[in-house]
Amino acid sequence: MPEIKIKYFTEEIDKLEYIDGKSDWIDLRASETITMKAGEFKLIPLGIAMELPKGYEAHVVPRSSTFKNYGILQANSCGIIDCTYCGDEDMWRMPAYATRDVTIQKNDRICQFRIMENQPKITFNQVESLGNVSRGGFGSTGKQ
Ligand SMILES: O=c1ccn([C@H]2C[C@H](O)[C@@H](COP(=O)(O)OP(=O)(O)OP(=O)(O)O)O2)c(=O)[nH]1
Repeated sequence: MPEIKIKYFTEEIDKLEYIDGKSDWIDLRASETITMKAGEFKLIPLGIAMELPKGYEAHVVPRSSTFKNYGILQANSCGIIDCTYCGDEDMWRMPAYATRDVTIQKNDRICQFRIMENQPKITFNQVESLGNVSRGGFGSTGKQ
């Protein structure tokens, strides 16, 4: 795996760290202090941009403790960072919905990411019947 070029938009957040043997997901930090009211939506700046390796994307999700600590939900559930999102203005952000009034301090760890290989190229072949045994549709397991 090649090295990943990373740009920091501020010196006031800690550098990203790959912690071997613990979790290979890498924590991301708020790069500004953000105050939110209950019911408010904000894009929280994460203070970094990267050139991901060709053929890879990054998946960003909240940390397990994020809701407990801050009462925020990641509005898109999982953020997908494309490898074309690699210019000097392409800062990563976390879309966040606040369920209570909260202040997130600059440098707080609020989400985490890992890189994933892009899925293989897909073409779709329209058919009348898939020719397989049906499971009975969504939510039918265990029901008579
Ligand atoms: O949680 C996220 C999700 C996306 N992005 C950035 C990286 C991604 O490559 C870009 C575009 O995201 P996506 O393609 O998922 O969103 P879109 O709404 O389809 O955006 P666009 O029309 O800007 O391509 O926004 C983030 O910083 N955080």
